[in-house]
Amino acid sequence: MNRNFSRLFQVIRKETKYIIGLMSGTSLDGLDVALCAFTGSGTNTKVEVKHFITKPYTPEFRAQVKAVFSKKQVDLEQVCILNAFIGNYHAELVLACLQEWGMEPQEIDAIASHGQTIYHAPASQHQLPGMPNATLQIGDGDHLAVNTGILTLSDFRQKHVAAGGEGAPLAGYGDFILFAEQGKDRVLLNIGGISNFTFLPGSLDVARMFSTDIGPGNTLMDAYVQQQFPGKFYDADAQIALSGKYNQALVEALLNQTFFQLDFPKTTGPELFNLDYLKSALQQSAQEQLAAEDVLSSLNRFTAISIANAIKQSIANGNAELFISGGGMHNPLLLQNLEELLPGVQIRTTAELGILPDAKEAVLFATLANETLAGEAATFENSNKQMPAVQMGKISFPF
Ligand SMILES: Nc1ncnc2c1ncn2[C@@H]1O[C@H](COP(=O)(O)OP(=O)(O)OP(=O)(O)O)[C@@H](O)[C@H]1O
Ligand SMILES: CC(=O)N[C@H]1[C@@H]2OC[C@@H](O2)[C@@H](O)[C@@H]1O[C@H](C)C(=O)O
Repeated sequence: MNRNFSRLFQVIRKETKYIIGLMSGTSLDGLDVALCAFTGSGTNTKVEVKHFITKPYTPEFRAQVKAVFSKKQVDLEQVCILNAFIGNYHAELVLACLQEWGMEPQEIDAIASHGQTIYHAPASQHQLPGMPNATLQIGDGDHLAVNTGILTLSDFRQKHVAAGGEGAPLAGYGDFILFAEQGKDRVLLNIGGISNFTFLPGSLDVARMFSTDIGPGNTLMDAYVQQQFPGKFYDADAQIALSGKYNQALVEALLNQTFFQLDFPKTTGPELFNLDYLKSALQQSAQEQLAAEDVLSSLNRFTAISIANAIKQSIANGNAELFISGGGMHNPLLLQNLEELLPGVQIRTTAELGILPDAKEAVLFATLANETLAGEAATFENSNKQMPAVQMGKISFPF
């Protein structure tokens, strides 16, 4: 048997698999790298996060990605080059992590790479008759495999689209495998660039579970800070928003969007929630002269309301437990707003379920790779259309 396949079969048979999950989200803050040790698969999965780090991106790299990120018109040559460049760059970052952890590439069984989303176009958004849901992640897996010498699974979202989904959120698969618990309804809320949540019924009935985007998480706040406060990347500890106050008319205009009326599950991205979106809400509410601090405070309030409305809908009839993750949980004003808008709901983090909240999405992709290598799609056989029972990730061999 050739050495690529013999390595693949060796990895498949290993009782404990060491998989590095890589996530680069819509915030473009850096590459999340989680080294996970897996045993079992499906609902028998056990995972231990051995190491986790976010490797921050350089401002130059961010600027390069931003040039093609969620834009309808781009320089195609730049996209082509970035596809290879990001694969190589992520490989370099993985090798740097291994060195910091005192490990060799041979000790790692697989890399699970999300890549970089540069455009997300569900049919509900592009509305082109006869055209499918579509999403595009770049940072090719072959570059990661060849440059690290590690078997790599990548490009997880295409299979989901091919099987009838929107390519996102994929969190539901990992949330069900890692966090579902008999007798306890749970909501797993992630506040990244875009916010999303998974509802896990205590009945463990996969037909009743779902995973959906909510709307903006940090994306609008980040974009506004970067535009108005050059040199700042985000509103660290909500210092700017806390020095202003929210404007009700602007908040209402921001909430006036048909995406919020669509049923769950649904997906979105910065293609909709961007600075043009804010500009038209400012015009609609006649608040173009509002101070930047008040605009940011309004964005914070609007983000919290859209999240709270979605959570309230899903826990309306019960005592679901709420666990949060993602960078937005570090924004104290966002948390304060959420607490006020969700009275009686205890807000806990996934740390209480054994997974560091900042690592959760990287662990998710490692979990998806573990399923493809060791599991059975059968876990999700009776799930709804947005959670097709497929094994995701394309396999790239190092040689
Ligand atoms: N101390 C803090 N104060 C305020 N905001 C913070 C803080 N720390 C992180 N954030 C926010 O979290 C963001 C990063 O979040 P995260 O890494 O979860 O996003 P992501 O993975 O890119 O998103 P997505 O889930 O959409 O792919 C930052 O851009 C910032 O807005
Ligand atoms: C197309 C895409 O990259 N979507 C991301 C994005 O970031 C958050 C939200 O929008 C979610 O739908 C998804 O990522 C997470 C990891 C997911 O698929 O569950």
